[in-house]
Amino acid sequence: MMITDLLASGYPWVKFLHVISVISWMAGLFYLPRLFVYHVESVEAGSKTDALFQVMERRLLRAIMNPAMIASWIFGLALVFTPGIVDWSMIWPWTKGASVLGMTWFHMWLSARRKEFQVQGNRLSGRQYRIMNEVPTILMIVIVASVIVKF
Ligand code: HEM
Repeated sequence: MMITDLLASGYPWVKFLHVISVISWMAGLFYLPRLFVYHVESVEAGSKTDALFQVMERRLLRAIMNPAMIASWIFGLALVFTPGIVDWSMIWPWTKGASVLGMTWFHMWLSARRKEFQVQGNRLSGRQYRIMNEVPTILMIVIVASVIVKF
């Protein structure tokens, strides 16, 4: 049996696992910048609450977001290699691909900001985190339009 036959027969279940993974990933991508806003605007550096926020931010990344991102990529790439699913002559695989790279960059950016809080202290304002909070929203709109409308 060819790997492509295996991917074709598993297609609905792989897509099911892909959607579960992306929902979990997106939950963190929306919530972590919100946590940073509260952390910057309402928490005194070095306080007990500061320590609590750092724990919440680290666990959200390590326990939810990193595994969910890896699972989204694995199941998403499995869908890419499933015969007959992606037609590269269309526009949607490119808009989806670019947005998914953007989402991955945003994840890395958040991860670097979390380390900053822990190591040298935060540099950004609440307003800057609020603005960055729009990035995953815009990318999500492009991704869902791409996979559902398939222009
Ligand atoms: C991490 C890298 C990703 C890759 C390589 C990838 C790739 C794919 C592919 C090839 C499909 C199959 C389309 C089809 O069956 O017609 C798909 C489906 C889907 N993807 Fe992704 N994806 C990724 C991330 C994401 C993200 C971040 C989201 C959400 C914001 C997302 C949402 C969806 C949804 C909702 C579907 C199901 C569409 C349907 O019902 O046909 N994906 N993905």
